[in-house]
Amino acid sequence: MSQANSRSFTIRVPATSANIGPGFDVVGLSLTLHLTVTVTLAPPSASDPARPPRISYSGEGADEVPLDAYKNLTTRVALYVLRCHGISKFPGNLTIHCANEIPFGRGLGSSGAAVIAGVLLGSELGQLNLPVERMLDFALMVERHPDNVTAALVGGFVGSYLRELDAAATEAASVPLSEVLPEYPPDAGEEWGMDPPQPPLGIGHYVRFGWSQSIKALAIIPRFELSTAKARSVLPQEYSRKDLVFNLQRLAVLTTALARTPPDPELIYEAMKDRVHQPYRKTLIPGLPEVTNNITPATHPGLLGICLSGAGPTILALATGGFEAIAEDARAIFQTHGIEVDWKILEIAGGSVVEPHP
Ligand SMILES: Nc1ncnc2c1ncn2[C@@H]1O[C@H](COP(=O)(O)OP(=O)(O)OP(=O)(O)O)[C@@H](O)[C@H]1O
Ligand SMILES: N[C@@H](CCO)C(=O)O
Repeated sequence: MSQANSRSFTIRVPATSANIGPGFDVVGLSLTLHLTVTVTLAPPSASDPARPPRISYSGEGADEVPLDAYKNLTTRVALYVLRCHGISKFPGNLTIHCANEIPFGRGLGSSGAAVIAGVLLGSELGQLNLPVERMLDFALMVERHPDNVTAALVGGFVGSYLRELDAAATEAASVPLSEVLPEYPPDAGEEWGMDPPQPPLGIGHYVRFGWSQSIKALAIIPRFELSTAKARSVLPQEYSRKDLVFNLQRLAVLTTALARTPPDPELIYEAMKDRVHQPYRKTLIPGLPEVTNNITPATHPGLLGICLSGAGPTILALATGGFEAIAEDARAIFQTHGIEVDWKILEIAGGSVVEPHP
């Protein structure tokens, strides 16, 4: 990489809501909250050519996010992308500021956004010009369900699947995260011993569904964090045919129903029900079944459907109006469980962008 000139650019990645009820690990929706990463790359200084990147952070998560480039998710992912292209270190004199609107651990795709920002950062720093499909491969080596990262990268209402890999590619894609993203720099004067695990080609595939412009997303955000790992640990390994068919039927209807104008509340409310993840997660999110069962299109005109956003605890209500009544009634239910919430009306966002500064 040429480091002769200074350059700076901004990466903007949207929040995402995964699952939308029945589409567990399949569908994602990009939303208008953003992680914005401003990057400045100056020529290495003569006095300290190897200085580590300087990271600063504002907004959501600022009090808990690591600012060490070998611990921060975004910079670790960027370094992984660089190492896979024969660049073993961050460039010297790299300064990064993250301004984040996406709350951590709430089911709004904060980690997916951090991973996509990292892939874009690596691609830009290495001037790699990676195509979208290859960027997705890198993201899927880190976050192994495609719903959030795909929607964050390409934007919109998106469905995705992971290609079935042959034995060698399965092994390449199944290495532990610690090997993909080591948390420490190599010792002084040394390089990392082993080549980083390269992502197999074409792991993820996606399609963008239509979306009726009349539909907005209301995010009702409880004031506590729930890690995706914990919310996945309560899910069973096996499901009954009845429950799988229940979800498949609804997902097939939902992906088209949300594209129709005017949207049909009766069809959508039922199509956003789920039996694969929400019933098991209610133990971690007190009030979840009451909110999804008691707030309906009949009681709340304007509501289309209501579900857990991603792994939770945020509730996603899709609606054409009546947002305040939906949010305040959800708030009242959560309050009976001692949980406070915030709420936001969001639009569907475009995909991630990298903007060079003039
Ligand atoms: N901008 C960021 N920079 C660095 N690390 C981040 C950033 N955003 C999220 N993370 C890391 O990801 C963790 C949250 O990830 P997790 O998968 O548990 O929840 P989520 O992505 O917010 O929710 P979901 O996957 O259900 O939508 C944070 O605790 C933090 O470690
Ligand atoms: N599909 C994922 C999204 C959270 O990242 C889940 O529900 O666990």
